[in-house]
Amino acid sequence: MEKILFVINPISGGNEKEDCKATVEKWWQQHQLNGQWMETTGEGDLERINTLIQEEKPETVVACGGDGTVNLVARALLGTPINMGILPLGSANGLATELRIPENVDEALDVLLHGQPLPLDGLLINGDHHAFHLADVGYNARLVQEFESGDQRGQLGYARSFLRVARNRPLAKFKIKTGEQAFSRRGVMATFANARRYGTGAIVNPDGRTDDGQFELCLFLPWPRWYLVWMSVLFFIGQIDKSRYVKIIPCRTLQLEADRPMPLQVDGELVGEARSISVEVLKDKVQVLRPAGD
Ligand SMILES: Nc1ncnc2c1ncn2[C@@H]1O[C@H](COP(=O)(O)OP(=O)(O)OP(=O)(O)O)[C@@H](O)[C@H]1O
Repeated sequence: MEKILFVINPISGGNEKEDCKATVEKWWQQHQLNGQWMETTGEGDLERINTLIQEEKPETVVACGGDGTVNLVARALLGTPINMGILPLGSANGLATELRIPENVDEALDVLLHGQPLPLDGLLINGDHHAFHLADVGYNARLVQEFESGDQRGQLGYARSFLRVARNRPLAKFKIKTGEQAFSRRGVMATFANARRYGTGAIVNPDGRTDDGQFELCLFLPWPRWYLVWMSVLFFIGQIDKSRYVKIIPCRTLQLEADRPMPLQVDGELVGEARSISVEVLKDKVQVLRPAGD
């Protein structure tokens, strides 16, 4: 009987999980699977998953939550032969969307049975943060910081944070060194992109692939204020690479020095402020179950 461990974040997406858990348990029975739950607590979850993997030896571990939960499970599975599945239950399901994993629970469960395991690259940032989706310093990280520190949630809270950051955007001088080139530019944001799009749908890295053994530095130069609307259009039609205020550079390693500390965001989580950032592609990959035919 195939063993599957489901790691579920009870607070992801801000909704109850009871119906979803009942659907999953019925699915275990229907397909004679040996399923098990592990609920995350936000503390020591990685160690608990590692212990369960050693004791129970599951063939598949499924991340049930948003990008933070996917990141947690992917870290546990790096370099192992265990397949990772995803049940997208977060408020942001950026990586699941990128990998074409459906948000409908029945359809996502179907991918666990009939999908194919495909490799997913990972990035190591400053030697201790793992990213599988997108990380950045500057504009977007400041937006996440504003949103989290504000008392208003939802779309309205997001719109308010957006306007505040747009009025007073972060600006720094970046010194950048990749394997191939070294240069200095003033910029408002640098994204380290394994994937193509943010959870909001904004396409930051139109030609990115999650399995090509490299990542892209997407560098945003200071754009004139009038350009913001056109910039947003380019983000949503997948043509941001055509903007003269954006430079996209494929890399395997990167060193970035900013002339002031900037907020750093990794897979949807703020991890503090940094002036000096190193990024490298990890040698080990995670095998993620994706819809067959992708
Ligand atoms: N039981 C728990 N109680 C509180 N926080 C938790 C719990 N389990 C996990 N977390 C936290 O949830 C975050 C990950 O959330 P995830 O990305 O899976 O869902 P999400 O709904 O998309 O969240 P967010 O909107 O914050 O991105 C991590 O910060 C993690 O520490």
